[in-house]
Amino acid sequence: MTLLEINDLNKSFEKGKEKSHVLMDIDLHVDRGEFITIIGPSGCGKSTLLKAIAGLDIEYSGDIKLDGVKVIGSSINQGFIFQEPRLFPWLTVERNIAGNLTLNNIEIREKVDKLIKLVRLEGFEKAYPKELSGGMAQRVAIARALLRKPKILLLDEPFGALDAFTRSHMQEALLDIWKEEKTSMIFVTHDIDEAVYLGNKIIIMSARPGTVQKVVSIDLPFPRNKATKAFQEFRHLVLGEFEKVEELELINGAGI
Ligand SMILES: Nc1ncnc2c1ncn2[C@@H]1O[C@H](COP(=O)(O)OP(=O)(O)OP(=O)(O)O)[C@@H](O)[C@H]1O
Repeated sequence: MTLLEINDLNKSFEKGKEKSHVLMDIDLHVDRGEFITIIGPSGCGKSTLLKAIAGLDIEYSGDIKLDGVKVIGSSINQGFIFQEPRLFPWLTVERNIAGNLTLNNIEIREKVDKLIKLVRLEGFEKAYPKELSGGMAQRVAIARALLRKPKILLLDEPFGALDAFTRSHMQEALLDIWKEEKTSMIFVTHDIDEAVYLGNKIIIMSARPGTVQKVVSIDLPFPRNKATKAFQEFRHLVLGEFEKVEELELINGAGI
């Protein structure tokens, strides 16, 4: 069943008399519970697309509907995770997750405790952001977004700043969360391995203006193993599509 429907999305930025066409004729359908990954060259409009879905930017032509309702601004239906966790440094882990909701409310307390368990931060409830590693801080941000029970979680290169080891753990943790919460996900990455490891479907974008070049369904069961032949075959398929995308040189060395 369709959760997100994007029809004929076009987006331009204007700077003085100059107009740059950033997204062109984007059509995208996401089913409930899907895990979509988006890859594409730097500057092809991945973040712009994600912000439009989040309702953080509504200056575009075309239509975005979430659960049948036109997106006209940001709401609790769309959770957003940035590359950096954006926590409040003066609040503890549990208070960062609760945000403007009070932990004195038993229901909120229970939900926060459950999420702390889910993102494996038990014992760190009272810790402050400066006491956390990058991966832990990003897990706090994910828990904070999940508390609002979003219909879709939008993740803009959330593990881009993490070392390879932490990144791999975070991928596992996110898949556990997806399995448990069944939240639909749209995950932007530069890394083909990450896109194939996490996604049911990979959206490959090309640049100038940003368009959907190809949608590849990854028909591999979870948990996936990056060392298997089947995984490597999908990786090569996606890489092959990438080679058709202009400006391949821009993404060389960025995780491929
Ligand atoms: N607020 C803005 N004003 C003007 N131009 C913008 C603005 N935001 C983005 N752009 C331009 O739109 C294009 C797409 O940017 P966007 O950040 O969406 O790309 P991206 O694919 O996410 O890039 P990256 O992979 O490097 O993060 C770029 O050329 C960028 O310079």
